[in-house]
Amino acid sequence: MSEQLTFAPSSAALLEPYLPSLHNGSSPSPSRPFVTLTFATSLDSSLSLAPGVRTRLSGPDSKAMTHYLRSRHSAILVGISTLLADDPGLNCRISSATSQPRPIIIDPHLRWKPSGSDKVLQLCRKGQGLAPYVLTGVSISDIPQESSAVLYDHGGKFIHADSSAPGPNGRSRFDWNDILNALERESLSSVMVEGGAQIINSLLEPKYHDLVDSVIVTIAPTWLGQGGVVVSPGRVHDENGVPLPAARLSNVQWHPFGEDVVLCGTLRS
Ligand SMILES: NC(=O)C1=CN([C@@H]2O[C@H](COP(=O)(O)OP(=O)(O)OC[C@H]3O[C@@H](n4cnc5c(N)ncnc54)[C@H](OP(=O)(O)O)[C@@H]3O)[C@@H](O)[C@H]2O)C=CC1
Ligand SMILES: Nc1nc(O)c(N)c(N[C@@H]2O[C@H](COP(=O)(O)O)[C@@H](O)[C@H]2O)n1
Repeated sequence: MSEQLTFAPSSAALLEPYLPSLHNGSSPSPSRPFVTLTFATSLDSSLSLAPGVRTRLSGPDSKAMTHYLRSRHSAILVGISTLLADDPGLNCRISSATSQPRPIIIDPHLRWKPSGSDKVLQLCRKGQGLAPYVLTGVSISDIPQESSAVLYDHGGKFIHADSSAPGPNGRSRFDWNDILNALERESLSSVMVEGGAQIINSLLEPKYHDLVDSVIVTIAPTWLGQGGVVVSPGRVHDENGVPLPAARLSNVQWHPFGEDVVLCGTLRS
């Protein structure tokens, strides 16, 4: 029996100011999707105990909240390391949900070899979720035929995007404008960016703040300890080299959900 979650309308109402409109689902800018940055963190800013270790942070109430968010966005985006580490479902398990988000996998160097045993594809076959769209820097003609076939048979696909922006460790990256343009071309009007840390840290670079429409973070009352996968965007300096805060939220609200607290805010002033 698959998991069935419920989320009270009174709780949903608390989140409404931070969500894409129920009527048109779009962002304040008609040319790109509405972007919600959302993740669960420990008190020491960790998403997981270590790279590759799936770690439960959300309690039952905030987990239901996250699934409600999944019901309110057309797409859910994760980095390739999250997909490989967690084998996530990336579907919405609210019993009354009428739609499922499209999983978007950021895989610039094509590290994923889709297989029918991947959870996201199993759920798709059961009619409980959608197959992923994989954004890659690899040319479509260079993608192994078996990979394309598995994804395509489930209703997913690979999408090529330019990945020449410089990233850490000499690995090339996508520019977030290009990611959002690719989603817009697929008629995806809203996206929740779930993680992991590299994805979030890159989206929190100051040049992308205007692309983020809302931030909804679950904070769990636990310290995971050193060695965790940490959300901490790159250092920002003023013109004299003095360090500045990297980012700060406005329009902040805090809502308790069980033992967790959910922080809502906006990055734009
Ligand atoms: N608590 C929570 O809410 C969540 C927890 N997690 C946890 O996070 C961990 C994974 O996080 P992390 O290791 O940081 O990995 P990510 O999931 O962020 O994936 C990192 C990889 O994604 C690609 N990537 C990231 N940013 C970009 C970009 N801007 N452009 C192009 N490619 C990009 C790179 O691939 P390449 O190296 O191939 O270039 C990079 O190595 C897991 O343990 C997972 O459980 C994940 C999501 C939510
Ligand atoms: N909101 C939230 N709370 C946690 O405690 C988490 N570990 C995560 N992780 C994210 O959710 C994905 C798992 O999704 P499924 O339950 O398998 O559908 C995982 O890959 C992370 O993106 N999120």
